[in-house]
Amino acid sequence: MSESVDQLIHARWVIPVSPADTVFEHYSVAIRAGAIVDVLAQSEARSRYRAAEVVELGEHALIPGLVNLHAHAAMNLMRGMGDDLPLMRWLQETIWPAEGKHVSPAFVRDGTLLAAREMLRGGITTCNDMYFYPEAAARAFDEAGMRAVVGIIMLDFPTPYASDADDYLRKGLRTRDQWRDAPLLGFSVAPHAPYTVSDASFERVASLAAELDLPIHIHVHETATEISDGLAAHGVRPLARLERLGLLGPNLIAVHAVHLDETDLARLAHHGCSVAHCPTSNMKLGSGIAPLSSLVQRGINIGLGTDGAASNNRLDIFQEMRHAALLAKAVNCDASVIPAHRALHMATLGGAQALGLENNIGSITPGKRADLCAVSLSGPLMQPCFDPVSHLVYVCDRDQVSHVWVDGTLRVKDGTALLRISDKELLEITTVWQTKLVN
Ligand SMILES: CSC[C@H]1O[C@@H](n2cnc3c(O)ncnc32)[C@H](O)[C@@H]1O
Ligand SMILES: [Zn+2]
Repeated sequence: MSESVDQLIHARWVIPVSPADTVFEHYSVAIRAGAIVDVLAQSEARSRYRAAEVVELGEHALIPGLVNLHAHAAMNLMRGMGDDLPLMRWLQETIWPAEGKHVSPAFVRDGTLLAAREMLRGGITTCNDMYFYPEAAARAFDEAGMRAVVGIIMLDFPTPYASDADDYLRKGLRTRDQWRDAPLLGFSVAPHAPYTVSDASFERVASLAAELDLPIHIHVHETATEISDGLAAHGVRPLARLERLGLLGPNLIAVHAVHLDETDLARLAHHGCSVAHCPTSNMKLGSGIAPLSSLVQRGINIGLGTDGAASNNRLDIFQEMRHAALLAKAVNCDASVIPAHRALHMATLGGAQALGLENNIGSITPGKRADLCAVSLSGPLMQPCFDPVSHLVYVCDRDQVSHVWVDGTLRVKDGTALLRISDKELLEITTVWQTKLVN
């Protein structure tokens, strides 16, 4: 007697990520009610399960959906603005003035939809986001059917979105209440950075995150200037200041973490913090290169992030995997650091763990939600294929993504994103924003 499931996916390779280094060949994944119920050999799957829908993928690798551990999705509408400037000039001369003038709930909704389309099409199923008007971002992720952790943003200066730290938190918490029952949406507390948030506000962030059991999502130790300015203003390095204020813990996602000395590494490791490594943004803004192999050696959990489209300028986790692995080898003069399977782990389970979602997503494991990404490894550019994990990191481009499932629902099919909004409509909307942004 066969058992009924909703979907049965057959692929040449299934790469579960956990257990580490496992590659199953000619395998299948069975899905019921949005969850993975079985991972087994194709021959067994075909006799054991009767599926409402069968997806025959052939020469594909099926991997967990990718996790973008740091993004500002709405900034897709600013792609290409402020190129070739270092962080503080980029923020102060181009980005913050443009945000002050143009960012609104409509901007955030439209930009986030554009980003969600880009991310889903590139195999990203979860986005850890931080931006103004989180209610508009939540609405857009929900509309796109993408999993997201939306930041309850907070700064200690007024913007058109909020007047002060209290106002940021009040508005963010109201949004969280409104989306309490949305299965794909979660929230974090997102203080922008040590140079924009006061000690008193950081203490509020720490107690709120502890009370509500939320991740803390923060830019930290991004540039050398941030450290020297932080030392001058507070007498200690920014991470030491955050430790003193009670922010360091397993729920802290330290975004960038480029400039780290031995004391910083020890602090991150001691408190079980995670790092969102954003190699492309760090290169483009000339911030530096994070000490990835030192982080790995200390057992610090690492995920990968794109940052926003104005400092990358793609939301492409395949690119981040490749940059993470290659840069680490180059700076260490050691080809053995960050092998391909480690980069894939960072792009999936590492990101999930940082968000506290490791029991739900990040690997192809029975019981987890069916967030999956199928990548075609057929065609001459992929030949020969001795090791699919090597190809995923060193050869593949996001264009090879053919199918993407979020929570068991197909969101990309044969390379086409299945959003409620069409590409034509998205293009019309973005053209209007482009005209506004140049004026
Ligand atoms: C308050 S929403 C987020 C805020 O952060 C700005 N931003 C984007 N990328 C970076 C970065 O790499 N470091 C610091 N700040 C960044 C974004 O423009 C928004 O103002
Ligand atoms: Zn950022």
